[in-house]
Amino acid sequence: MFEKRSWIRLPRNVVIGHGVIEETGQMLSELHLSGTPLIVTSSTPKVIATDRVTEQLASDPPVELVETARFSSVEHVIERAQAESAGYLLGIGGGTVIDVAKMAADELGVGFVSVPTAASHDGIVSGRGSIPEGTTRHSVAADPPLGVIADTAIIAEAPWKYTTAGCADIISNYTAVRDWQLAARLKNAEYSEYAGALSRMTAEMLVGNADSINQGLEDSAWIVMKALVSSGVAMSIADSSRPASGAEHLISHQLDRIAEDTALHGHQVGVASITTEYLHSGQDGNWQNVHDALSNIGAPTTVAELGHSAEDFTEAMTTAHEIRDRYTILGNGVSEAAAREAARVTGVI
Ligand SMILES: NC(=O)C1=CN([C@@H]2O[C@H](COP(=O)(O)OP(=O)(O)OC[C@H]3O[C@@H](n4cnc5c(N)ncnc54)[C@H](OP(=O)(O)O)[C@@H]3O)[C@@H](O)[C@H]2O)C=CC1
Ligand SMILES: O=C(CO)COP(=O)(O)O
Ligand SMILES: [Zn+2]
Repeated sequence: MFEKRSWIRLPRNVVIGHGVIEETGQMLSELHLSGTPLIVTSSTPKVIATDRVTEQLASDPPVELVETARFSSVEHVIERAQAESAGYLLGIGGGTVIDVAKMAADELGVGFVSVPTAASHDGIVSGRGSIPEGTTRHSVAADPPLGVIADTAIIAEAPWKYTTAGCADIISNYTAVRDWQLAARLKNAEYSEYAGALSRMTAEMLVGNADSINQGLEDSAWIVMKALVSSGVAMSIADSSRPASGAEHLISHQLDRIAEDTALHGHQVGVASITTEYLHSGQDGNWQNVHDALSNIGAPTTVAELGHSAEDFTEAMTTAHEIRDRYTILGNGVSEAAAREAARVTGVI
């Protein structure tokens, strides 16, 4: 009997461009979202973006401020949405706000629209939510946003570090796909040629456009947002974060456990991918290309730039294989000496 099946969940409308926040009302009606939304946001996006959205709505919606990516925040949003009889949720802000709103909407079974105000990683458009629980840091499946409104004028004004973090998250797709292919070969993991090729092509296009990614240029926000959407689609096709998350993400998740809130997600996965590329291809392999791609767009390439210690990075590398059932180049664990050597040769420590 033929047993293959695939169920691809994607956003229905994705609007990217200068001033598109003014088209939020139109998108909401095209999505047939009814009732009053609950707006989920944080301090800065509330000032720069929220009023511009509420002005387009028939009634003044309630606003819930989120500070941390915690299940308690998700619970507060759920309670507030129930108390206000919200018809759907609008998340306006960075990755934390969007994750919390996405997870709450998923739990409530209502629609969710993502209005990212910073292009910091591909979770802002994907069907994945990432809230730390116990020792778990990686993302889990959640309903993707029905719509995404990414105003490049707003995103271009966000601190530059968020844009370089978004670029680094995309550059890490190279090693993520390599890990996925390795797992397919060694462990018979299910591999999608379409998702793998799309993820890799997304990284290639971003790196190919690196000369146009510069602070102060709205074109940078455009290029990065397109890449984040494309990476999100790759994850939707795979129904997994596999196309965009390999050993470099495992190492980053461990760093978040060891020394929380030290560096941005995208910056951590970028630095870690230099070392995992070295593990894949050796001293004369492609790690220098990964390093140069990060360096060209101004993302960190060393542990010191991240604010982590060499010891913490080594510990993350040697323990990362334990945190998830996802086979990567880390195999059943790399030794401390091997981890140090990989980080030393590549100049990461
Ligand atoms: N779902 C997924 O697949 C993934 C989820 N994640 C998760 O995402 C979270 C990190 O998200 P990230 O976006 O990096 O950071 P955060 O959302 O934690 O922080 C973003 C910060 O940027 C500020 N900000 C947002 N937009 C603007 C703007 N336009 N101008 C000025 N400041 C702005 C916010 O300010 P203020 O606080 O003042 O409002 C906030 O402090 C983590 O919890 C991580 O685990 C990471 C990767 C993938
Ligand atoms: O960050 C992600 C993809 O870029 C999601 O990956 P995880 O599933 O490892 O959290
Ligand atoms: Zn990521």
